[in-house]
Amino acid sequence: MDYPELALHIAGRWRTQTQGGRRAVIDPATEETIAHLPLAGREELAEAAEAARRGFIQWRAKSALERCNILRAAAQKIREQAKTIAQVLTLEQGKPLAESVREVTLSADIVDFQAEEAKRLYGRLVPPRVEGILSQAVVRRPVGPVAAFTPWNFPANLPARKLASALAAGCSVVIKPAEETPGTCMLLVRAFLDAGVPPEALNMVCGDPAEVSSFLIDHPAIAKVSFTGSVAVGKLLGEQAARHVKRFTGELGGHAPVIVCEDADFSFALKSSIAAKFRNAGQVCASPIRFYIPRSRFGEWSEAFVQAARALRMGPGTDAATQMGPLAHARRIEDMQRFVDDAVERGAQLLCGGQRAQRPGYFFEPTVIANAPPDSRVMRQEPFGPIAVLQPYDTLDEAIDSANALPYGLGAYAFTRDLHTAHRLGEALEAGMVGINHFGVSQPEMPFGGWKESGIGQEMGAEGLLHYTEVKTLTVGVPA
Ligand SMILES: NC(=O)c1ccc[n+]([C@@H]2O[C@H](COP(=O)([O-])OP(=O)(O)OC[C@H]3O[C@@H](n4cnc5c(N)ncnc54)[C@H](O)[C@@H]3O)[C@@H](O)[C@H]2O)c1
Ligand SMILES: O=S(=O)(O)c1ccc(CO)cc1
Repeated sequence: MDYPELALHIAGRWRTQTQGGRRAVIDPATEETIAHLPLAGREELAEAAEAARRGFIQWRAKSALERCNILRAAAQKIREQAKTIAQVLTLEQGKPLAESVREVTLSADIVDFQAEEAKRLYGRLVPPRVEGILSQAVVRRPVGPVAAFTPWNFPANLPARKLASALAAGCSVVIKPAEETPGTCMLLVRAFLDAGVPPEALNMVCGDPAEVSSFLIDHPAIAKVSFTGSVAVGKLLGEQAARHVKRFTGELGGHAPVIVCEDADFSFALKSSIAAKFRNAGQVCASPIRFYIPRSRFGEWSEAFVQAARALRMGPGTDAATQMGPLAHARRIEDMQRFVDDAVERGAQLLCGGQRAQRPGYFFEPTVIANAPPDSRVMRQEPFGPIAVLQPYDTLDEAIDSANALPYGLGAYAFTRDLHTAHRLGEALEAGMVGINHFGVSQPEMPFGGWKESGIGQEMGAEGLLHYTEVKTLTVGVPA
């Protein structure tokens, strides 16, 4: 499989030679270097931000229909190249190739949806309260150049969410993908540019994440910051944006509970749970983490869950038989081990896995922990990896309280066959996305965002576009 020569897109030019040096991009399935990524220096970051200022003026001047047509052409290009882009994604990130192909085609769908929404960015006319007013309108206008920061777990989907909404609204962008997975984003950026987005309106930079984000957020050309990543970093970037009163969207971490009710179809719930838990090796912000199981059926559930976890085929994403790939980088392995050791030291039972796999690559065994005390790290922080925690409960009220106990609220799930219980849980679970009897809460047409510390704002759906706009009250009086 081929991996492309990496370049940054700054002020209308692709650049392979940059002032910030370069870093290796590693295949997480083999630990081998597959490419070198040029890194931007401060002057190049300034060039990108200034270009975004000029690009914004050109791009916002286009009609909504023109923007829609260009973005739909970009979506088509992404779809046509889906296999190639997916291969790059799997090489740099590790997930199974079939998952990468799905991610890339879904990214094209996200771009299509936001492109169409550009034509529906309606305002409204409000009857004036005084005489002599011809029109009193509420309209939405693009917020301005956006600095967008995306992580490595969905190298196509997450840049697509930000690029699609920002560009559809008429904003220009400087995007910084994760340095671990820059190739996929580079191919997406190329598709947008080839489709007709003005070259200065779309910039891609990489570098030291903290230095790049700090520089861009402080730069006067940047009007809005959009970040996906950890709660801790989200708080830092949000604070920095707030100091300039710049707009901020944060898609941060979660710690999703799953309540399996006494009346649930256990075999369906279990099969869906295993697929959702270990997809992308658990590196999904809305991934299920805490499974609350009725005490009377805890043994049965634990046994079947462990059996299914042990049966998962781990391997490189390029192998068609692989069900779970490696973690994205070496630090994740160390972090998984800390989560497991801490839980066991505090009295939890390790039912399976719990260690790095004995093979090259950043593989960590599918891990199941039971009865983790509430103060264990795995019950308080997002493991962001292939670790499931099984907890017994006695009453549904108790399960709901436990599910809502953390300061996060991204995804939450439940399984029941009773319609009343489904509605009750749908209301009671405190999360931006609640899935009853299914885990598919991330869809191009639906808003995706967190409650509590899990984030601020939403991406995708009609709401996604609105976060890239400002509201203007526009009153036109009768000329004197
Ligand atoms: N919400 C998500 O989709 C998501 C994705 C990836 C990681 N994470 C969270 O991050 C945690 C750790 O991941 P990691 O080991 O890669 O750690 P990390 O904090 O170094 O990196 C996480 C992501 O944030 C970016 N980042 C880090 N510091 C930044 C800064 N100051 N400015 C801009 N971007 C910055 C990184 O480039 C990376 O893409 C995970 O446990 C998980 O909770 C969340
Ligand atoms: O693959 S998706 O289900 O659409 C998905 C879910 C969550 C995230 C954010 O981590 C990205 C994509």
